[in-house]
Amino acid sequence: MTDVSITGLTKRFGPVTAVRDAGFTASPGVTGFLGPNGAGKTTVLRILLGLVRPTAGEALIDGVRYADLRHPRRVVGALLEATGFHPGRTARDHLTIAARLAALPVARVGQVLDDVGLAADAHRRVGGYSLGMRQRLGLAAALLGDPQVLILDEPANGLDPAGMAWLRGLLRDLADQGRTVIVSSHVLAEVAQTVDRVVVLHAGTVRFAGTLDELAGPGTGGLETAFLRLTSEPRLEGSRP
Ligand SMILES: Nc1ncnc2c1ncn2[C@@H]1O[C@H](COP(=O)(O)OP(=O)(O)OP(=O)(O)O)[C@@H](O)[C@H]1O
Repeated sequence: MTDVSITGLTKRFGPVTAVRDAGFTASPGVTGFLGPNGAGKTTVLRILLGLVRPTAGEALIDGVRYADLRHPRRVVGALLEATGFHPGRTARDHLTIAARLAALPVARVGQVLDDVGLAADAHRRVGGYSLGMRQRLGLAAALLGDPQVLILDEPANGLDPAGMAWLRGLLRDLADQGRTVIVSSHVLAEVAQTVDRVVVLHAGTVRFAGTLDELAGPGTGGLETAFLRLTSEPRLEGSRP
């Protein structure tokens, strides 16, 4: 069982405080990571992945920082932005190179292409892929190391309705396998159908962390109402210059 724990996390970019004393824990299951544009979600996820250094606080995976994991790609898979694929390379080549670079078995490539429904298009150049297909390729790359933890920043971006339904099933399967999945999204109706737990960030501060039922279960106004209530307050003083 692999937990993600964020404690006292603060990140300042010059005069902008992107994340302010944020804390939450994500355990096996799907945790929806919600917040308005600019709330600080991507910054938290990038800190978790060792891509951004926090000003204060910690982001730990299984008790250690990403940088201190012995085999990070076997523990954590990430989808941040589905860009950066070489347009002239096929999906299979892209994943094969990624596997080699991360010292992962190349035999995983066929498996993850199947998992994300790209097997039939694996020989095509990524430059000709639609946005949804690039998202699937990004997910395939995240799954390469068969990781216990998945960090997915807006994976539903660009997916059509069938793709959204497929993603929902994939996230459920990953959770049922005991993995810890953190997924950011702005599509609340989708989130309401997919996640077990919710973290709501606003102006860099955690406004709610708990189960979906606690926030938006029967007898409440639903997820959108709760989200708007939690994120309607003005930014805290000092979060901007
Ligand atoms: N490298 C950076 N330099 C300066 N400011 C940054 C940097 N990265 C993020 N920020 C600022 O930090 C704040 C939080 O941004 P972040 O991208 O984490 O939000 P987000 O919740 O992911 O937003 P969105 O939903 O729009 O993707 C914003 O004010 C943003 O402009």
